[in-house]
Amino acid sequence: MSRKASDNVEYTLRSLSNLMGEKRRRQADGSAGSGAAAGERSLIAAESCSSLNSAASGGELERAARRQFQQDETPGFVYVVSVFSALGGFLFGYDTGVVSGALLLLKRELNLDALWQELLVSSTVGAAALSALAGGVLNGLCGRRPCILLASGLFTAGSGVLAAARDKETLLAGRVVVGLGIGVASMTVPVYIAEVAPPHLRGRLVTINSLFITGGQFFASVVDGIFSYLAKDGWRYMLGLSAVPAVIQFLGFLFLPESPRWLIQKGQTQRARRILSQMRGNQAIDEEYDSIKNNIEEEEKEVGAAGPVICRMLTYPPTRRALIVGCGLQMFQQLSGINTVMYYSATILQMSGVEDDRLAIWLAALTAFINFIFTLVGVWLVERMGRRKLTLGSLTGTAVALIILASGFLLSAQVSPRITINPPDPSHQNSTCTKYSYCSACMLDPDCGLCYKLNKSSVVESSCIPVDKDSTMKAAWGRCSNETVFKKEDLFWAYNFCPTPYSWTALLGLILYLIFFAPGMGPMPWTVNSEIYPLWARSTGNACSSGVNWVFNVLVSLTFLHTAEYLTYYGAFLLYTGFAALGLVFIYGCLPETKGKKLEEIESLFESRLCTCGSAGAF
Ligand SMILES: O[C@H]1[C@H](O)[C@@H](O)[C@H](O)[C@@H](O)[C@H]1O
Repeated sequence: MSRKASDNVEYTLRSLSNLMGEKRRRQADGSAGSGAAAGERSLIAAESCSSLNSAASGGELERAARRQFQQDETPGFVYVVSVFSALGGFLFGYDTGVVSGALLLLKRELNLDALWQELLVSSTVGAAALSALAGGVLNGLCGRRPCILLASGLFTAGSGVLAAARDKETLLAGRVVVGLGIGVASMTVPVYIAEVAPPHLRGRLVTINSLFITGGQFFASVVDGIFSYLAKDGWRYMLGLSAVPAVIQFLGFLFLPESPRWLIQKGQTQRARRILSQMRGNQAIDEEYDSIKNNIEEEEKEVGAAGPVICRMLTYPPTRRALIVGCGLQMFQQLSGINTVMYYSATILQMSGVEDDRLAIWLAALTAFINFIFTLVGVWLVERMGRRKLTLGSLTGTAVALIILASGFLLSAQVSPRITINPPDPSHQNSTCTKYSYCSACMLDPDCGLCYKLNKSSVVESSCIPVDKDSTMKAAWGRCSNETVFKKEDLFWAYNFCPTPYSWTALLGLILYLIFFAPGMGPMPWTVNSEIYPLWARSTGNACSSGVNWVFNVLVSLTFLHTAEYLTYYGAFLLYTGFAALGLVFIYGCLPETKGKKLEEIESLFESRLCTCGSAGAF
């Protein structure tokens, strides 16, 4: 067939499909008794006579047309909308990632003690947990678009306050405002993208949000590296820069539409239809529109509309099961220790022999880059492998990597250098540091570091000394207290790591961990949560599961040092391995495959007893 002829056929099919869709829509609106029913009916009649009466096999043709255009390219608009919303993910990643570098400078400039440093980090995560939970109500009442606008407004305001802050109290206020933005964005953006995406691309588009999260973390680590050279006010740039994407997102969303599914639920059907058709370009939207509408009506009949949504979710078995799966995934994501691994990547790198602090910052940026690139692999894999296989494969690899990481720490602890010199404390403060006999014990105390010499590759003349309060790169007193002097004398200072020949095992574990975690366990909890709840429960379900993510994020990061103190480093990583193994059992048993399904079809996956997916033989 010539190109022109095939274009003609395509054009005819297209017009026919659109016309049929238009006709059905008008009939539906007419039968629902809409205002201009009479006028519309005559219009339908005229259309039917002139164009469709002759098409005896109209149904066939319509199906053919639909098949044809199902293959059509997805309109660029869906991508634009997804990328603008995913800026929320970028800000989430940036603002959680940037603080570690900013703190290095801040603690010197504003004289922050450990409590204030802790407050500036965890206030954001705590605020995110609260606002993610509150975001559910806001999403349900006001819609997705106002929530995204609110989040970008909060990001902008928060970064402005942070960049201009003159004291630590203002910094704390700014970090809380940013945290409120992160929480709202983290629960709204995946839901919004899932609701506007066509089913065959939903997984990929929602996973782009996770790609933006890790992209934000990577960008933050580069910004930290660059501005770490600017000792005065460098932190203002680090913390203030996020205003740029926030303003872009705010302006973009002034022109971008509300989720059509939310609009249909609120009865704004004409607007919903217009937006849906804009999102689907040249494709017929009637089937999708009808299925969303019917589904909402059925849901209302089945579940009723009385009482708080969370109570209805808990008493209706399919949503209760979906909530357990969603929250469980988010919990196991955090219990696998991702943020500890990211946060301690600089330490792990130092253990492997990188001694310079600044080099460690740049190498930590490399770690963030691996996390980012392998999330991209996830974007590519999600529609090929499906959510279930990807998550199971990812968590299995993560568990193996955790074992290697733990072995690295174990081997290092076993050959931990002996401490040979115990100098008296000149400040007479009776520090605990000088009492340790092995480097491994000295390193588990956050107040101490090791001062030593090297004879070939063995550690000699080592002492455990309190670390300087202003810089972890030198000791508070003694041989290693003056950086320029001790380096000239061939002395070395180790904080947080023991120099051993096995440290590379931990580095290998770290890299493998990120390679396996990033494509699956990183993004899938967010992706799966955006699709497993029916519309009436979607905001609340995502609010709860995001809240669980943030709460476990705080718990794991805050308890790491204490866990390491009681269980040692390798014990802590073995504990995460145990959690990952439990997560594997949970996911194998309970996570159904949602790939390619319409959001409206997914509810039926939770109709049978929980945790029967594994027994159904669906790997
Ligand atoms: O999915 C993200 C991602 O994996 C990030 O790297 C991590 O910091 C977040 O806690 C997680 O929710």
